[in-house]
Amino acid sequence: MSAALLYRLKPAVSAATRLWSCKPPQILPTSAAFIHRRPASARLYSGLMATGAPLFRQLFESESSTYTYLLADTDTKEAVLIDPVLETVDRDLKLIDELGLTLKVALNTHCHADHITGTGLLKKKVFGLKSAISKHSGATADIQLSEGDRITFGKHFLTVRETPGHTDGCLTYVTNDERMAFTGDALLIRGCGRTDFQQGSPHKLYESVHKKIFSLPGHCFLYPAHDYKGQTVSTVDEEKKFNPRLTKTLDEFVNIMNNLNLPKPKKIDISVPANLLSCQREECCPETSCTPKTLHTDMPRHNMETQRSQWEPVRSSPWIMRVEQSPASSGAESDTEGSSTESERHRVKQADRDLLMSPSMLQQRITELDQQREELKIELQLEVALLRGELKAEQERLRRHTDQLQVLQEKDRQRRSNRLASRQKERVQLEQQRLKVEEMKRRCEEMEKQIPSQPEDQREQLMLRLQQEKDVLEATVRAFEDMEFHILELESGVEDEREGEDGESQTVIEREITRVQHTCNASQERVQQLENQLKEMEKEKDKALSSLRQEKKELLHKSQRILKEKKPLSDWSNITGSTPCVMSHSPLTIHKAAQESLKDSSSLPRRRSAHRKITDRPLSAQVLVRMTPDRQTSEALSPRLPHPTHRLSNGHCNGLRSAEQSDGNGLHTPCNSTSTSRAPSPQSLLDLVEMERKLREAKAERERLLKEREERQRLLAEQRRRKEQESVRIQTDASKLETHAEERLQIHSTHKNIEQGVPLSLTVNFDLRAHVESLGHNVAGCMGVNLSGRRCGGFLTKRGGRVKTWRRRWFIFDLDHQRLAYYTELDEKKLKGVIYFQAIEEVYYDHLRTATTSPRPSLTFCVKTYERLFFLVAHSPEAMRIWMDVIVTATDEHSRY
Ligand SMILES: N[C@@H](CCC(=O)N[C@@H](CSS)C(=O)NCC(=O)O)C(=O)O
Repeated sequence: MSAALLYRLKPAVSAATRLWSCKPPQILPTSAAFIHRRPASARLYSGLMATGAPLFRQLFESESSTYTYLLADTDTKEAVLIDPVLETVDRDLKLIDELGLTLKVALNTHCHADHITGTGLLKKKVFGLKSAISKHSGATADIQLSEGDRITFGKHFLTVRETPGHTDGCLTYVTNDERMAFTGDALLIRGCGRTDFQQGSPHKLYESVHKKIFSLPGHCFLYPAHDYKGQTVSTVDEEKKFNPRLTKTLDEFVNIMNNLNLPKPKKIDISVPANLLSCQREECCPETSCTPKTLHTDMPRHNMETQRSQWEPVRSSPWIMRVEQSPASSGAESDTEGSSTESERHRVKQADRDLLMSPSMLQQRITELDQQREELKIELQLEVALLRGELKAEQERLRRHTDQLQVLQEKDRQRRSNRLASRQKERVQLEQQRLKVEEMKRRCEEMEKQIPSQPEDQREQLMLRLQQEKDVLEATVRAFEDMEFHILELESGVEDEREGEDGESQTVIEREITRVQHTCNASQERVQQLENQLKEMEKEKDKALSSLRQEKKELLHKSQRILKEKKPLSDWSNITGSTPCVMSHSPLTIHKAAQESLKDSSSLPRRRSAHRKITDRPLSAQVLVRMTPDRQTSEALSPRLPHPTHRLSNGHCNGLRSAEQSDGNGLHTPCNSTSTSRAPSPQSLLDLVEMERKLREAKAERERLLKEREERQRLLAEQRRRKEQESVRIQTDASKLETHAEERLQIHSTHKNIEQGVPLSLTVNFDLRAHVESLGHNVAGCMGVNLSGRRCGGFLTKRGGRVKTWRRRWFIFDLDHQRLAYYTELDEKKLKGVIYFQAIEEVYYDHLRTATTSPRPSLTFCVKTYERLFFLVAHSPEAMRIWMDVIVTATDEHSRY
């Protein structure tokens, strides 16, 4: 099985397969796993490969009327997303997560003019995701596509057909069975993309559609990038018959297209620049493979592997990574994540080393700086565009919440004023009732007064009437009292809990208002935060760019100085016929032989004879050697330069040995004191000492970690031994025989797996909590870390990949899904990123590298994946130790110790 295939299958592989492919990234260039070119003859095979249709979803973004398409292999779960939109990235990711898919590639049919693509944001959120777009689009992306390329997901693939016309970089993606084609804006349902901007050409479009789309089988379903009328799908046959533009002759078509008179897309001015960057490449990561990645995308694909392998040693040794890079490399210097103080310090040291470089190295470094600046600019611009997108989405959310709040408040106001009106009406009625009662009382009193003065025969009748009046009065008084009590009740608020006319209680509305108000406040805060971040980002962008500009300026200056300084040297050597031995103070630097520098520096004055003379001489004379206390270190520091002793043969300088003898402190002394051209500056010597001290510290730290690991290993072995003893004891108990046989099997399989080098996390019966407890952690006593047999959850503060802000995230280490995922909140609704176990290489304490930026330097640790470094901060020392021991179970390395 080829390495490429293995890597592609990784997410679904069994433990055994994983054994074969435990270091896939070292084998494969990033894009090669998903795309390969094929000869035209290979077409014959398409259609035969697929068994069963891929999973397919059509998703819609209503603001720009854009369709996003999700395709996946139902077996391997590998997925691709076509034309994602910035605003709907979270929706798409939620669906992908719900369907248990692994998003591999985000494709664009072209550089859109009406909306910002979601590719950039997706790449930030989905670890390892690759972006792809046409190589003719002018946009940056991990994969630059052209005619005939294939994007593979599981057993399916999409074939690329170039369909220019709407833009130069328009692509149509066709499924391997030619049952579906994703036409982008080349062909819309009963229409087509406009041709009046972005290199649009009606002639090209007409040809593209007729040759590349109408040549597909008639039943082939066509899925466009937009529809403005609610249509979702068409077929080749339908469009051939009914497309009002493309059924016409070429001339008629051109005429139609040139007279569409459509208004410009509203967002064209921000979308196009953002999209030219948004499919951008991998995140830069200084400690891993920033430079190779950058090279990958810029170089022909067949070169990728060679370039990467050149960098492998650098990646495998985190302790010496920063000093190990040769001055000419751009790894550490391109650190967009490192703290500014750190990079500043580094820059100064770098500048010192630059002083000792040859002009050609300086030139190379300057070119690299230019490249870095360009890349950084693109990255930062993208970051700004993404932040703007996020800000806009948040502002939109805030607007919606504010509207909702206003509606609720209006409703509340209405309800209150209705209530007030009805209270007043009731009060008036009560007053009327009161007057009525008083009037009735008065009447009764008058009657009572009249009765004694009435004749005997009428008195009886009057008394009867009086009694009747009194009865009515009594009833009226009762009604009045009831009414009065009811009003008092209403006024004291007892009624509030009762249902209102529209079925909603006042308290419910008030609660709702409070809730929405709360959401509004949170949204407002977030908007404020984003605005600040945006400002900071802009500042950071200017700072980073100006720092690179400054570095370049300094280098240019130094390069001129060096050229000037080298001139007298070469002149001198021409006169004496020998080159002087010059003292160097850098452990990293071995000066190039004189003829090399002459060759490199075209500006140096040279005489024909002088040049010949120098090349006749042995190479050793100008070699500068500075012995470090540890020779191995010295070698490690300058791995790509030839060893100095190879050059030491000239009589002027008696080689390494004599140099060592001549200077007890390890510095080479000049062979001829009069020929010393440059003495080490005290600052550089201090830097050197500092560098050596750091190396020693790093070594000691490594020793300590190894010991710690051994100790852990010992505890683990002890635990295992105890388990075995226990299982033997239990064996004797016949009633529990079955259970324990199973347990033994489990222990056995764990041992077997460990022996075979399978990461612990892959063993089926692995109990994460038991394992962590066996390492001596008090899991129950560690607040904020929720550890079970298969999962570990808790808040960690994570440093952003490009924007170096530290954010609290909810992390889930999940054995069943074989991934470390992080979310905005513990409700696990908003997935922010995923690190698959197979990508994790190492977990280690940060050793205060982020001391100046981390919110808690002493609680900061690193998770190193093959592509980048994640800096994480725990809330307590115990939590940090637990998290490190949890995550390390996902590494291959863990199984070996
Ligand atoms: N009103 C929309 C833009 C509408 C538009 O121009 N659509 C483009 C595709 S997106 S660049 C198009 O080609 N339309 C062809 C047609 O016939 O409608 C906005 O403001 O975003």
